[in-house]
Amino acid sequence: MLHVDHVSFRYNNSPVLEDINLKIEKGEHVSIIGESGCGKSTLLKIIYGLLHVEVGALFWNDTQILGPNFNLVPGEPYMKYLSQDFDLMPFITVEENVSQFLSVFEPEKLKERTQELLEMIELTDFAKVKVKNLSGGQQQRVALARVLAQRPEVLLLDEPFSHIDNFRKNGLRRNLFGYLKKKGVTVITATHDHNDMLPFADTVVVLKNGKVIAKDSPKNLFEHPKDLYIAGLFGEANKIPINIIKSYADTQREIIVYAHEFKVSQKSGLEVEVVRSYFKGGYFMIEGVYEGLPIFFNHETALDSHKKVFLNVSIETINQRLNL
Ligand SMILES: Nc1ncnc2c1ncn2[C@@H]1O[C@H](COP(=O)(O)OP(=O)(O)OP(=O)(O)O)[C@@H](O)[C@H]1O
Repeated sequence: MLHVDHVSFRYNNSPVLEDINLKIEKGEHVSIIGESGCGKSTLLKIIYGLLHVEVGALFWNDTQILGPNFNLVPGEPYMKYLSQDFDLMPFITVEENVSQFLSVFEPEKLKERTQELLEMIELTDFAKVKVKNLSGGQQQRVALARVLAQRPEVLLLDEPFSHIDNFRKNGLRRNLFGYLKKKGVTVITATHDHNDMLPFADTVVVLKNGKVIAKDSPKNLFEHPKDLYIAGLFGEANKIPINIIKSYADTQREIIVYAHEFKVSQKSGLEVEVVRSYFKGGYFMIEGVYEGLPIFFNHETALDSHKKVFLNVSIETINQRLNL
């Protein structure tokens, strides 16, 4: 188990992380999610032992992770950290980069394993190409294979798909996270893309201004977002007093409603005026307004500006949000 035990951290004078306390089981896949600058990369660097921690401590099983003031070479041998800069050897080929850490005493195994990793990153056709001649996204895929070749017990991934186009991203996510689960690798991924996390993570840790504000399964977090910050990590969301959606409700409480949870009716419901429609591919996101309150909802077609429509939210959704 990895234990981040009440860690606080500051660069110079500015506090970045405050009292982070996390327990991560062996083989667990944890996503650290939050807006840019909330401290995700800093937390990964601390776990890897790249930054010196003065407040709190970190442990892998019962061994303390001591950090740069105690280790000559930064980083722990059982962990690998894939940072935003890829740490590749530009003048050698893709397969040489990937196989560099494999044993040369078992040439058959080396070949097989290199092939397996190249297949996973879908770069077998580029095996003999020098890394310096690859695109940024291709280099990021090689960097992934290179850390995996080192068979880490704990893998720290900082925005692992940031340079990779959408066309490849989905397949690569499935390949990589499926592979890591099968091998029982403990994975901690920093991301702000919910697609990296919703289908794959066991646990999601939400950071805001350097503090953990939620820790839960992706499903629970999605279904019971306790504020707009958390809901906003998953998509467009609204915070709305219940009694404007259900006039009989005798509470002023506000609930989070995702844009996709509104149903449009021509007859009854919350009357909103359409401001603008945004094409989103398979649907339109409509910006509407109710007594000065902006409301975002989805609809199959664009709606004319100034048109009046009625919005409804199912009682199941309301109950789900009330039972936080
Ligand atoms: N070496 C540094 N020296 C001083 N401040 C730093 C340093 N590195 C990061 N920071 C600051 O610490 C805060 C957290 O940065 P960090 O890179 O951990 O955030 P992040 O959540 O990973 O952001 P992003 O999603 O944009 O990568 C930011 O305010 C950043 O400006």
